[in-house]
Amino acid sequence: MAPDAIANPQRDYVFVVNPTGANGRTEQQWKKMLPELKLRLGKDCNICEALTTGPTHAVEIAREAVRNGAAAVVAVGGDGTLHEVLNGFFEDGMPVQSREGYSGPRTALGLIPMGTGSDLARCFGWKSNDKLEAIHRIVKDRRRRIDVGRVQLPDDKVDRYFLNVASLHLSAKAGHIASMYKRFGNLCYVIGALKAFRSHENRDLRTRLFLHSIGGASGMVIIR
Ligand SMILES: Nc1ncnc2c1ncn2[C@@H]1O[C@H](COP(=O)(O)OP(=O)(O)OP(=O)(O)O)[C@@H](O)[C@H]1O
Repeated sequence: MAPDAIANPQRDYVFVVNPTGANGRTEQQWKKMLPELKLRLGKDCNICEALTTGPTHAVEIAREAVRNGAAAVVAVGGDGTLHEVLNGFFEDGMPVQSREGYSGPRTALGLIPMGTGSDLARCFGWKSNDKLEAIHRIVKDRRRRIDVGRVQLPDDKVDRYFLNVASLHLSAKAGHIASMYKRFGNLCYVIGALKAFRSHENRDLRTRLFLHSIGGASGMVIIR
């Protein structure tokens, strides 16, 4: 995508596609659904397709699209891609603003779940990988407000934003290990959990939740 070439930002729908998601199935599925999407949405909107080239690229694409006043930035992939797109909506602890001269509605964050786990889609009760259902949702343009969590880590200068879940220690380790076994599909989460358990020791964790502090010897902390 060439963000500067965006001519009519109010109607730009930017689809951020992770071609490597779900072991490469995301790219295949995206290609299959694109003609139908163009047919249903293309009359009224500009469909801008942006394929990611590696980790964190989705953050940059989403940030530029929000600055350009896109109507929506839609993550096409799994929870990792969604996470990066969400983080593109923020910079230096603040929501990214669209460039001067555009006063239309704020950019919406959308999702076409095509990942291995797709946890947020499950939270909403959406069927993962149902192309027609996903197109229907996007075309209807049904928007809703949703809470966004912010994580500040002492050693990390950049805040991290999350939607469905943030977890510390055991579950985070299990997720990290699972990411190395995505080639096994959903089995990667079983492998991640078993390997994480094997090397697990409680740690003294201190988590500040809003204005409250929780702490002590912990196996894991999950905020949902
Ligand atoms: N072109 C790319 N090459 C390699 N890695 C990429 C590329 N684009 C994005 N990524 C990374 O791939 C990670 C995982 O992608 P994604 O979440 O879409 O799929 P998944 O892991 O199969 O699904 P889930 O997260 O729902 O289990 C992202 O966090 C992102 O950093």
